[in-house]
Amino acid sequence: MPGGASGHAEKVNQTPAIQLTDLRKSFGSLQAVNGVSLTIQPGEVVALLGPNGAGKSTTIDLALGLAHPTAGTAALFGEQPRSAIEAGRVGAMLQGGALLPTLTVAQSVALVASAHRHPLSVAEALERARCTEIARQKVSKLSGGQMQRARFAVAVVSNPDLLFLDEPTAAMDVEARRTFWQSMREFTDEGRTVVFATHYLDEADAYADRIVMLSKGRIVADGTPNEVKAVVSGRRIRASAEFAWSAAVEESLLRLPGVRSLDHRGDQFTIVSDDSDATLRSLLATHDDIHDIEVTAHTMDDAFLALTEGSAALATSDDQTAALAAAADDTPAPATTAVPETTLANGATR
Ligand SMILES: Nc1ncnc2c1ncn2[C@@H]1O[C@H](COP(=O)(O)OP(=O)(O)OP(=O)(O)O)[C@@H](O)[C@H]1O
Repeated sequence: MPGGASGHAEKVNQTPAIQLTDLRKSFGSLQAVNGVSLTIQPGEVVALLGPNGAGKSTTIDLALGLAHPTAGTAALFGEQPRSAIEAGRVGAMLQGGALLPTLTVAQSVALVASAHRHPLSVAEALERARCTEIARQKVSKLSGGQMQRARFAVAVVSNPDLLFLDEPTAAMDVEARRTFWQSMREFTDEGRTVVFATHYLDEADAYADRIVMLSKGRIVADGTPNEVKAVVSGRRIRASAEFAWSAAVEESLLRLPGVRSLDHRGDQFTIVSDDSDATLRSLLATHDDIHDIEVTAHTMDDAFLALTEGSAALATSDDQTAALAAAADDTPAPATTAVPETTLANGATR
């Protein structure tokens, strides 16, 4: 796959498709982007993940030259973003980007094609975005998912080498998302570079070579999907207990195989385990006074919490690399890095 681990070494001498250097953007006292440095090589497919307000859209706007950075620089293919865009090398599908409601889908695509030197044919762009059958429909009559496909057709008609997509599947149902990513994969299989912002870990996992996770305007993780997922590997076991809590009980539960952390409130307790099967077996063998047991996988919220909670430790790239490497080695995290029970109100699962 383009940009995969083996492809990476071959690409190091190329001019990066994207080079962000200590990029910062403030809105009044708010630091929306707070020192983002990122090099993306041609052919990489990169997912930008992060809770609402993490700075994903602002980072994309800065990379495209649509917003002026408070500090730092952005270059696309070694040039100012504007030059690369004018050369037709960059396409974008942004959250606020609207199409003219009175045009048909085909007319919208043709209008954008006419502004570029080496566009795809309108028919090909429509085909690539699975828009052929809605080509004659007015933009104002499109459903949310159809609108996203039309916007994708508009983004690819310039035949760009680099594509930015800001939450491209936000309004799509499951089938529309699947179709969208199929057409996307055809695009990336040709070795093009794609950066997409999403709230869906499954999309990032399935379609990205690399995940860059942002929190509060900073990069808190940067690695392959497996590396990032490994940080939040394990499962959560919730149950109710009839026994009285004591330090000795806590210690015995923490000593169960696989247990990474323990939290309890009232008679309810939660264990985060790297080996939930082994934990459960031992738990049930040693306690017959436990009921309402529930085992769940970690969610995207957990990923954010696990990665942002250790933000002091992840603040430097060396520490971050070490954290990711440790996770990839399946090294159990110390109990002090326990995933807390609080839930992020970040809409990440929407
Ligand atoms: N034009 C603006 N004026 C003031 N604040 C802004 C502006 N644009 C973004 N912000 C703020 O900057 C922060 C980062 O916003 P941004 O849209 O980049 O986050 P995001 O990660 O894309 O979030 P979401 O997932 O909700 O799209 C937020 O707190 C947002 O309210």
